[in-house]
Amino acid sequence: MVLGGGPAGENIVDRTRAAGLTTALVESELVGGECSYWACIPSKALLRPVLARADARRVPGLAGAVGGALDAEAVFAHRDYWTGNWKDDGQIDWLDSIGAHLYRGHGRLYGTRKVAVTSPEGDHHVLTARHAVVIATGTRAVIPELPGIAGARPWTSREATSARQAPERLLIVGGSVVAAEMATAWQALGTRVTVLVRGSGLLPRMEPFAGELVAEALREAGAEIRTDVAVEAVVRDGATGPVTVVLEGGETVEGDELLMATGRAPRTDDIGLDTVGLTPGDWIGVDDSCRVPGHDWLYAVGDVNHRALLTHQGKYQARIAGAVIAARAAGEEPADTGRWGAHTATADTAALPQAVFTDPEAAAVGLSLAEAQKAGHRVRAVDYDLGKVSGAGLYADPYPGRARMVVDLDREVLLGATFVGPGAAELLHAATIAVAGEVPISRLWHAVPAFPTVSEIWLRLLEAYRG
Ligand SMILES: Cc1cc2nc3c(=O)[nH]c(=O)nc-3n(C[C@H](O)[C@H](O)[C@H](O)COP(=O)(O)OP(=O)(O)OC[C@H]3O[C@@H](n4cnc5c(N)ncnc54)[C@H](O)[C@@H]3O)c2cc1C
Ligand SMILES: NC(=O)c1ccc[n+]([C@@H]2O[C@H](COP(=O)([O-])OP(=O)(O)OC[C@H]3O[C@@H](n4cnc5c(N)ncnc54)[C@H](O)[C@@H]3O)[C@@H](O)[C@H]2O)c1
Repeated sequence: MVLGGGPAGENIVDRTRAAGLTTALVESELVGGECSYWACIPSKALLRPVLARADARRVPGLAGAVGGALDAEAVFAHRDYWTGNWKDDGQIDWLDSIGAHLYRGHGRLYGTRKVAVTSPEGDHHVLTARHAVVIATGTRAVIPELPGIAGARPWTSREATSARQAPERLLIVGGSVVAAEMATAWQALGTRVTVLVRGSGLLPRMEPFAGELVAEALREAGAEIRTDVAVEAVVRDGATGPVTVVLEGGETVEGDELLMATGRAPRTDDIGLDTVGLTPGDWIGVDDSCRVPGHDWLYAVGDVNHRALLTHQGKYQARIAGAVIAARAAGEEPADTGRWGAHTATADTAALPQAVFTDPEAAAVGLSLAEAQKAGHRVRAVDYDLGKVSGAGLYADPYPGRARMVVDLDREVLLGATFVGPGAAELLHAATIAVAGEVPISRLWHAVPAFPTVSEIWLRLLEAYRG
């Protein structure tokens, strides 16, 4: 039994069906989850034309042809297409094709191996799993409790990815990934964006140069990025009037819409956690096989376990947990539980990749320099100006970018790598393979990047390391 049909839930269904188990999915909204309708997919559909135009504007001979405004209607139509117009027919066809059962409705645990489903019509079923129940209910946006916030009707990521009109002025509170990506999208779609960051810069979980380069580009595009500011209250003027944010110290900033990009909370407050001795509203702690300690039949995958709030990582966890459930259902104890074993989600902590679709793109895997030092590794960071690589200069002129690799000096393998630059997201997987494969620097030396590609950054980083 799988509770929640986002990317993590869907992949558990897929893996357990492939192993020959009977699988049922309970979904209260749309099969495909937050990612398909209000997160990854619509945001990237909005951003693709933005980034393609920004890249083209950096190509001599082409720049003049793409100087105009984006066709916002066409961009929204492209986004609507990619969300299936917020219908999940395609996903339902897929569930049918693999013989999985779908229960539409709100699911709650109801004691050991039991799930109660309340259908939209109010019918109530209790289903009992033979082998396992997997919770994959994801997260919702957190809106801080500020004076006036409810009356201000702020946008969350849902409105920011599904809006059909560009507001004249958009205030964004937060400085992390949602804030940076949505500032990039809406500023390019014609909105005047102001980002209010309580920290010292954008993208705080990445190497500092990532946020610096993205902030610089956003400012060049006309957005205002204000750092080290604290929001104290919010006021909306009537039903449709402008919204005013009051900052610490009394200064006010006005906009037409307000996006609170202030993080996520687990959707666990009403899923019956109390019936199995867990606390409603908490993230669900799991071991490296994604099983909930103390409950041999209960698993949690995806955002809800708080290991890594990314679609690809939830899907990876589902593949691992699916293999574990299949092994146990076959009467075997999952044996491959060592580091990088088939029953252990090692990459969550050792090789976690993320691509941020800002202009320039920012992509990182593994540990940043600060994280590696904090973890006690003896490391050296090697930096290189990506714009100095021939392939990058040919790709865009100027090419705003920078790369860093973090080398473990004791084992001479990569612990992490970061690339910032146009198209940099596509540089990431080579680094992910190097980090997950623990490929020695001496062997990377023989992985020759083709000339003249942006990937020659690898050669420059290795040459800089070897001196
Ligand atoms: C704006 C934005 C952009 C993002 N972009 C990216 C990106 O580019 N790349 C990336 O890797 N990640 C991205 N993320 C993160 C990504 O969306 C999440 O990591 C991913 O959606 C998590 O998948 P999940 O299956 O765990 O949960 P979700 O996608 O949240 O799905 C959970 C599902 O469970 C259902 N559900 C919840 N409670 C119940 C219940 N009681 N009964 C039945 N069903 C229930 C929900 O309706 C939902 O369908 C983005 C996030 C945001 C907010
Ligand atoms: N391309 C991608 O991979 C992608 C894109 C978007 C989101 N995501 C994922 O989705 C998750 C959610 O992203 P997010 O950016 O919403 O959350 P986040 O948790 O990454 O960041 C929230 C930010 O809001 C700030 N904040 C919190 N309360 C605040 C307040 N009261 N005032 C001012 N600032 C406040 C925090 O300091 C933090 O920097 C993340 O894990 C992210 O990695 C991934």
